[in-house]
Amino acid sequence: MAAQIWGSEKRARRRREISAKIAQMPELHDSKPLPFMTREEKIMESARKLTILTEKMGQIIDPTDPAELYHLNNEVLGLEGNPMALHGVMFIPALSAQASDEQQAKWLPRALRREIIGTYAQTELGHGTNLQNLETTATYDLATQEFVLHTPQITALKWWPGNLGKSSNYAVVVAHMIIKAKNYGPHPFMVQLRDEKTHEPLPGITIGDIGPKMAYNIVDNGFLGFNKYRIPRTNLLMRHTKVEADGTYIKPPHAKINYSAMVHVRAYMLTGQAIMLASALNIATRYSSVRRQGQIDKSQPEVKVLEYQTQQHRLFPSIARAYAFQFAGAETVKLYEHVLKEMKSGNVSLMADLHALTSGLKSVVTYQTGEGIEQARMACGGHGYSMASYISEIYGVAIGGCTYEGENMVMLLQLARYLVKSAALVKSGQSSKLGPLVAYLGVKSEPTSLIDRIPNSGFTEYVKTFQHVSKRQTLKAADMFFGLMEKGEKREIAWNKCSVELNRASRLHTRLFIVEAFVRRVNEIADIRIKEALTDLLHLHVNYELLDIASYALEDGFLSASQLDYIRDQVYLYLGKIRPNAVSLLDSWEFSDIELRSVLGRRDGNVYENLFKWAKSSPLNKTDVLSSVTQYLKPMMEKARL
Ligand SMILES: CCCCC/C=C\C/C=C\C/C=C\C/C=C\CCCC(=O)SCCNC(=O)CCNC(=O)[C@H](O)C(C)(C)COP(=O)(O)OP(=O)(O)OC[C@H]1O[C@@H](n2cnc3c(N)ncnc32)[C@H](O)[C@@H]1OP(=O)(O)O
Ligand SMILES: Cc1cc2nc3c(=O)[nH]c(=O)nc-3n(C[C@H](O)[C@H](O)[C@H](O)COP(=O)(O)OP(=O)(O)OC[C@H]3O[C@@H](n4cnc5c(N)ncnc54)[C@H](O)[C@@H]3O)c2cc1C
Repeated sequence: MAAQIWGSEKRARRRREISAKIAQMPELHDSKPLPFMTREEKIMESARKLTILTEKMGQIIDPTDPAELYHLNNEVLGLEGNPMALHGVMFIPALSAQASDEQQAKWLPRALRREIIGTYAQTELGHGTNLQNLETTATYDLATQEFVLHTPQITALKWWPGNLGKSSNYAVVVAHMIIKAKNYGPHPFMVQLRDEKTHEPLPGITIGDIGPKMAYNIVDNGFLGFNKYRIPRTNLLMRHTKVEADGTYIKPPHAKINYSAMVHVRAYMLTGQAIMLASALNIATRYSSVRRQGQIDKSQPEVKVLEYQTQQHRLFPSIARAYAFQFAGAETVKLYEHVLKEMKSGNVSLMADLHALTSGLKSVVTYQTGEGIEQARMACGGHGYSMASYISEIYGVAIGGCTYEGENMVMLLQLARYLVKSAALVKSGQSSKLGPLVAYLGVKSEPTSLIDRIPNSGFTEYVKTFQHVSKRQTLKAADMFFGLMEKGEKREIAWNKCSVELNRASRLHTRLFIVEAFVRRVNEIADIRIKEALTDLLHLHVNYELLDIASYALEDGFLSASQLDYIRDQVYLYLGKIRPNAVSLLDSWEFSDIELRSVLGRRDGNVYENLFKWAKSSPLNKTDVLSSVTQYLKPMMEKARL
């Protein structure tokens, strides 16, 4: 199963080997539990481990393999981030995709050797989503052939970029490019921020940390201001766009090609989210098979809480989602790598499809991951609320994904643009022009769903039902939009008035893609035992998801009430079938105890003893009487006794 999850036998084996090596290297382990550290201590601890990794990485992993790097990162540095988180996730990808060959030769080897640390500085205090209204300017000075970076007012301060505050000495900075008083819109520039020897900010640069956040606090998200700060013309990333010495602007082959670093993260973060969901579920499911509370049959002993149907219903559909996200994520990364290769050589024809797909997936996956992690936390009862479970930290980090890399509602609306265009093709009889991901919009469906009507139809009737629902909502929302415009409403106003319905279409389309990715994967599996276990999980997935969106299928009578009862029964049937495999389905992800960082989710199940040990190690327990008591509470009580 690990081979299915991680993509191949070899990958699964490599993960095990890497975990085993790390287990033997105490210098790479947390020196004490992270929840007992202050933010400064965590940052220090992370930097300590990071420098050891830079020295020894080659002995543990193949540093050119992103999957091995990611695993090493999760085990050693953990999900709360590290001082170079954005260096690998955005700085290097931005340089790789947007710098010219000559620029890459100058900067990439230095970045890869970690001679310099970089980040991606785009978002500002006043604007994150609406890139067209960013306020930082890069004005071309023809006389010196330099760009002058400037922060005209407080809202133009860069705000949020990871590792910008304290760790990075370089950044890819996005600024509006102005040449001879003409604004060419946001463009990426390579900018040195700090002196390479002293790490002091360079003159003209104001920089710092934005303060503690809901989670992800090892990362120093930062602010940055420029006071007429000059950089050479050749620091504009010039793979696709060029500015010649005389100020001549050569435009890129696609207007949004400079957005590729964002698409990179959107594509890769899906499996990152799947890992966080599976981690939280692993903790909760292991604990649920240790925790005994109450009886189902009063004549019998107390049961493991995992025997309760409500507990299964809380956890198992999310187990199915974690697998589904992992499989959909693997497909998306493959597509991204393909499009990136094409894009580098100037073929931009698939960019729109990739943008639409990743925008939808990013939104649905992060939202459902957050939901699933929070349910996992509550499924642990009181101990879920303790940092000893570590689930609240996983939640805090994962939920950030709903916001970063494009706020979810906004990204759903980006997919909706693509769906509305596709709907227009269908309506004008040009269905043959539809891309493969939306081809179903042009296919006529049966009058009613055939779920439970055709024996042995596998998952086909489920997929058709998802397709019907998604198609109907897309066409309905598009009709509403076109209708408002026909009535004379301005395009943008009409769009806003339909945007809730449009986003519903985007979610349904994305959920269909996720179901189909799961089905595609299960169909490919040769090993009969693995196929059987995943088929059970897929049954749970299609029935649970369909029940969740049933109102869309009921409103036009595509599904009947009796079919809905069948679907509900199937959910309960498969909850029971999955119960014996539940812990194994999560243990198959092979997270080590080092990586999970959870007292509650330990592999050995020795929960109570270790919780007591953990509590005793709390800094508050170093002394029996705290100074808060001697200074305030004791005098208060004494005064009251007088
Ligand atoms: C195994 C290896 C693993 C490796 C590890 C990797 C990942 C690890 C996982 C987790 C990550 C962990 C840590 C990272 C943590 C944090 C990082 C966060 C970093 C950031 O947080 S970094 C800032 C991100 N900040 C945004 O995310 C801003 C969102 N805001 C936008 O993105 C734009 O503002 C938008 C798109 C809303 C509007 O932009 P706009 O105003 O310019 O355009 P407009 O709406 O007018 O659209 C005109 C036409 O452009 C098309 N279009 C747009 N974008 C396109 C694209 N990319 N490609 C192709 N076409 C595109 C449209 O589809 C439309 O097409 P049409 O007209 O045909 O419909
Ligand atoms: C943990 C974390 C890490 C980050 N790392 C980086 C980084 O490394 N580099 C970087 O540059 N940035 C980074 N960011 C910033 C992040 O990319 C932005 O916060 C994000 O893009 C959302 O933009 P915003 O904050 O402007 O939200 P806003 O756009 O102000 O969102 C507020 C509300 O307005 C709604 N809204 C906005 N526009 C529309 C619209 N057109 N239609 C409908 N509704 C709309 C949203 O849906 C939301 O409900 C990070 C953020 C976080 C939380």
